[in-house]
Amino acid sequence: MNRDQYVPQIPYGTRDLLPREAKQKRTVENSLADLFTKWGYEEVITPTFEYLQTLSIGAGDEMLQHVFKFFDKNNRILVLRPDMTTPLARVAATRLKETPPPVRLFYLTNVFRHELAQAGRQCEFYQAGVELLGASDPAADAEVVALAVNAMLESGLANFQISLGQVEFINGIMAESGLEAEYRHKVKHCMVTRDLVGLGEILSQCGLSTGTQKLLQRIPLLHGRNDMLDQAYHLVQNDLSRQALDNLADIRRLLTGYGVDQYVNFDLGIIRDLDYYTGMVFEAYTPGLGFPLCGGGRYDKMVAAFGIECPATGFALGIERVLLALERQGININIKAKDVYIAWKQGLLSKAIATAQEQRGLGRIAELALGPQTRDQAEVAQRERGYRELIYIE
Ligand SMILES: N[C@@H](Cc1c[nH]c[nH+]1)C(=O)O
Repeated sequence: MNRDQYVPQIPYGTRDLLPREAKQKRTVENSLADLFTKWGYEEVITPTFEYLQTLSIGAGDEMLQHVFKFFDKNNRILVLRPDMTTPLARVAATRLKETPPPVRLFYLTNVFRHELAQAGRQCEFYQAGVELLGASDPAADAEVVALAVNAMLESGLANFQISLGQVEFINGIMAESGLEAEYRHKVKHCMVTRDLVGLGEILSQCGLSTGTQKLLQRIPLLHGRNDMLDQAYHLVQNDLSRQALDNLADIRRLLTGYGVDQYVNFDLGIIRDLDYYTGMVFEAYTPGLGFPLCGGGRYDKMVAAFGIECPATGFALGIERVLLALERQGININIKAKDVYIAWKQGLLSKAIATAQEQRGLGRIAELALGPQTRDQAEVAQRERGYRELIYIE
């Protein structure tokens, strides 16, 4: 191909982050890393790709349908990590298995899922998240939800809600009704996609009693505050669903102590699109964005699949989604301003270098001109390059 005609492209679902965006991303990430550290979480870094065989142990089928696969030299299948929960479950069950629980880990990294790309949702995207491993108490879930609220606030967002659900609520109803696995999967899929029409159609095909059909159709509408939990309690008789509601009430009580009550409500239709969850699940929403900014929940079986019993809970926040929400809501985050442009008259470069180093030593952002400039040229350059101040060495 003629080189002049070739327009270089980047792969579907990827993006270049230019300086302004990269700076915003770094600012949000730095503040989240500080926050997670303050709560006693420690950063871990794992390989960008894993063996498909390893990942399949922890990740469910749903996740595996979206992974990017390739081969190593020995023809073993590799996958780009689709999230960090599965790699961290592997780490917890192997290299950290002697560490006394609970283990608190955090990460800030890119993950990869083959999806329909749109604003705030690319195939390569960035997550900041935590995993709290080795604790099954509601206190662990409450900590993770409270930390998610604090992470949203720390990112600069104020107008958001966290919706708490519990996957065992619907599991209890489906088990009691004797619904076949194939239909359970379809029902859950409709709930995840909030496809109420599809849900009605499936329920009418699977031979359930009218009462159970109506109950399952009501689940996506069961959202609200404490009184909704009471209402739901009276809709079900089975133990699993009732324990799920008790568990949510316990978590809610503990959240009051964190002072984050106003950001949290219940939504029993939240079951998340990943199949490893076993208990409490949650998602954070903000007006004007049709997808969650952050999500997570309890996954008590994943680490066990890697070899050791270890209940766990956690969440991940989508960095690009948060940046998009900030932009749409007109919220400016505090990005470090460019402080000073240092220009110099012919022959004075050494003095200018010393000045630049001095300024940087004071913690200021200082850019040094590479060639001599007149004062007029320096003023133009200062403005064009976005510096608040000019030091002209003459
Ligand atoms: N890995 C999940 C979030 C999560 C972290 N821990 C539990 N859930 C996701 O990518 O959405």
